Amino acid sequence: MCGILGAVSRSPVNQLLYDGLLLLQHRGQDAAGIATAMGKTFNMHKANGLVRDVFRTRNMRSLPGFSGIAHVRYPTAGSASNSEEAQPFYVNAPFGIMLAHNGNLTNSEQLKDEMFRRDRRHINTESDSEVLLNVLANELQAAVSGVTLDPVSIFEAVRGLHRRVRGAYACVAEIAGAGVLAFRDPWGIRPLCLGATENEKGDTEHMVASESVALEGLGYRLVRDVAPGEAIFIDLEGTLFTEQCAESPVLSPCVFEYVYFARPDSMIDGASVYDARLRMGEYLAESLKREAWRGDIDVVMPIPDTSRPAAMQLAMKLGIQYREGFIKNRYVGRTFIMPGQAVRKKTVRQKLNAMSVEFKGKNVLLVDDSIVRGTTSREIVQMARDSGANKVYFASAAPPVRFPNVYGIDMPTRGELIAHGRSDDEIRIAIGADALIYQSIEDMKQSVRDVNPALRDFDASCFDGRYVTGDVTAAYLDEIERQRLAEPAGGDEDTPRSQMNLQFSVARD
Ligand SMILES: O=P(O)(O)OC[C@H]1O[C@H](OP(=O)(O)OP(=O)(O)O)[C@H](O)[C@@H]1O
Ligand SMILES: NC(=O)CC[C@H](N)C(=O)O
Ligand SMILES: [Mg+2]
Repeated sequence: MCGILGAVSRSPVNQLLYDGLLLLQHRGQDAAGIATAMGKTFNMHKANGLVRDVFRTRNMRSLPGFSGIAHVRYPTAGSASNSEEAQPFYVNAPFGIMLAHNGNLTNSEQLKDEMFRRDRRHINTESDSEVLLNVLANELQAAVSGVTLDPVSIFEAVRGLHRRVRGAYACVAEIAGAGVLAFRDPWGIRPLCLGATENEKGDTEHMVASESVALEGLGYRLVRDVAPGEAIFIDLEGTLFTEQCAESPVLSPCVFEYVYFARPDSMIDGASVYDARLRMGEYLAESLKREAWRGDIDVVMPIPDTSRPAAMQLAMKLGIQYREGFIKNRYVGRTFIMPGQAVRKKTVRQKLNAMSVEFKGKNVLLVDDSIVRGTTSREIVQMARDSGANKVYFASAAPPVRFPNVYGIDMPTRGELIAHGRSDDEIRIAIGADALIYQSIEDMKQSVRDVNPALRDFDASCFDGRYVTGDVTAAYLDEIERQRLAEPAGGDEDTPRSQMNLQFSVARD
């Protein structure tokens, strides 16, 4: 997942965007970038690393301007170590455009090929986001006559982009001399919301962000979510233009945002993430009541951080004590989104420490929001045993992750998913627990629907194998897998993130 921001203001936006990125850091820890526009001049600074490490005072000084976009990266295409793939991306024609993207394209290789053969455009990295920017540039070139840009032509370009691009994309772009454009794919897979605030003169200023937590933290109010397929354009005067640019948009937000990715204090598509997690805990408690071993549980414990609301509510519903047995080192980032399995495994133990006093002789129910590769659960169950637990039970607030995600989450090949090809009991054995319970797919979806009944459908592909964009075939998934396995031995330690982006070689005739 990545985090994106875009703003047009009457005052410099560099600090605003920096502060916003800090609020979105949980969405990407590998690279960060800010681009601003001063008149027709673009300024940009991007590099690998956490936001606080990427930007020094001198970098901030080099980012003057009253409008801009920003990005934190968690790669799904290309590699985490390639700083050339940090975002925003820039293209100089037409007009000059910079773009930041959250999501993952499922037809980027085909588009890349088209870019070369049809549009004579060069793509210099393995990033699908660079491809996306070039499609936008191409469509803008076709939509505009003359040298004056207007919202009508910009929206026409987004319409053209929707026709060509497949997959998940929530984007912000700055067009030189024009303003900030934001758009969301026709399924609204990745989140994007609009905020507003009043400046000292009483004028309204707008900002778009991946999550409402960034808007609120910056003193903006959440106006609404960007609709699937919709484009929003804020010109340099601050005027807001909006238009539906997709032919038949269907809101199907990624359910994994509610399970794990988003901050609990965000609202996504009208549903509070925190409330959805509480509901997940409640539904899980209902299922647990049917298990014979439920009566043996002495304490319920969350695996910090994300599972806390679900674990708390589950304990409350069961009438069992809730205790914090694992303490999280607040200076270690999220492990799931770190590149490389060895570093993820090592980090679990550096990040979480078990307090023996809470475990000695007790039957503990450990609750996590999800089990993906099983890196966390394997380590944690062992740590609970090492700390003297009698029985170690495990509950997952999400169903088993059995299918790859191709829409912006690095869940690449089926073989890496602990639930793939295993029954629940085989998973239990693999993580070393005495019992294991999973949320059902329907209860997970219903948890979010309870919070916003208007949400009918979701992208839940990693749980149910149904890919809403309709273009993800078994052959596509096989090819991803084949490429992942073909990567150099031990490559996982670096950053083999090409799996989401089929790397068919482009024949240059
Ligand atoms: O089965 P796995 O592959 O280990 O992935 C699942 C785990 O990864 C995440 O935690 P993470 O440490 O990333 O973040 P958190 O502190 O927000 O819970 C998630 O909350 C699970 O604990
Ligand atoms: N997680 C994401 O949103 C990734 C964005 C883009 N596909 C990249 O790899 O950089
Ligand atoms: Mg976790």
